[in-house]
Amino acid sequence: MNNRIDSMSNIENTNILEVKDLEVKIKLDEGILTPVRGVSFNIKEQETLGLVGESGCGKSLTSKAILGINNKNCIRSGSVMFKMDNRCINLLEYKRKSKELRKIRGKKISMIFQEPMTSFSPLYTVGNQISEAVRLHITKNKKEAEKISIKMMTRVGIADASKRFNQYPHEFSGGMLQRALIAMSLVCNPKLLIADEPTTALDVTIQAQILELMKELQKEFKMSILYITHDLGTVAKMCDKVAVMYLGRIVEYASVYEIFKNPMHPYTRGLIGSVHNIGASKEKLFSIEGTVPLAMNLPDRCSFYDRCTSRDDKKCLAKEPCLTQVSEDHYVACYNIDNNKINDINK
Ligand SMILES: Nc1ncnc2c1ncn2[C@@H]1O[C@H](COP(=O)(O)OP(=O)(O)OP(=O)(O)O)[C@@H](O)[C@H]1O
Repeated sequence: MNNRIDSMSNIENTNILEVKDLEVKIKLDEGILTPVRGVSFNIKEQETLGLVGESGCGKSLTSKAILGINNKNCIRSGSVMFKMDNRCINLLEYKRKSKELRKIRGKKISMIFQEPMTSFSPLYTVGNQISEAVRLHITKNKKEAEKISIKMMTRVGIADASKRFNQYPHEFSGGMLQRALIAMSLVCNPKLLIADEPTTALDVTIQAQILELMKELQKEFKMSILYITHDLGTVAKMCDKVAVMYLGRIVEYASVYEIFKNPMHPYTRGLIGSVHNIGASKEKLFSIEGTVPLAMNLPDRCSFYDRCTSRDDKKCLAKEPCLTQVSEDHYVACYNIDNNKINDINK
């Protein structure tokens, strides 16, 4: 059986992406690192899912694994079902450099990275790099590709786009270059945009404008977004659902409303606390003690144990908790969630 192309029945009707048990292993001289350990989530059409967590918890490797753009030493397993053209394919079944994946990248699924300066080559004009995607996926005609690119550059708010088309990346400001990067990602009208910390390198006012622009374009192009960030503040603005990631696993998964109203995992509560408490305490800013450990030779116990303020030695040291459903759209991987809180939600 060809398990690359499956019938639509393998993916829920409104989902555009279904990631199941995604694992990424990296062979190092010291041993095998498993920075992504059985991640599962779905994204519906036109929905935005936020993938949130501190630096090093595996967000970028998860998104790169979806598109097959990890380093060569990363071994991926699990499944990534993507719906396109009335069929459903498992992206993990294709080789990284396969013709099929190249057709999907940039055309059906696009990605924006946090640092626009490293996404553009300094050697070519910005316009040349935007229209390259058009020439690859839409038309071979250079003039027509230029016209489509300039239209998109204008749409993302780049004034005097025909002139800007012939300029080099160093002639753009950070915010303008991020707009150009958005133009490059959306010029082929993808169905899914993976935005990895798209505004981290920008100052706060420009950040707000770029996020607003992404939301407008999402509506216009009827696109879904996987929004990767460590910043819960922007999640509230951008996302419909949130998956909180810790040490390569999703520890809480819920609607954005639920995450902020009823955060259940101590890690999620810590992340929210570190946003909400800014300015509230006169003594010191709230932070979660410690850092994300390395995902190598992990003992079978709760991976958040060492940093958790509500740990229970008997339960938490025995086994790593699974993601468990606590209400219709809320899943948590923790033994110590407050049962009263669950009853409240389920009422
Ligand atoms: N090619 C690699 N070789 C070795 N370790 C790697 C490699 N790529 C990532 N890692 C490690 O895997 C872990 C997860 O990395 P990843 O980049 O996915 O984290 P992240 O959550 O996206 O963090 P950030 O927000 O800082 O990008 C980190 O500990 C990182 O150092």
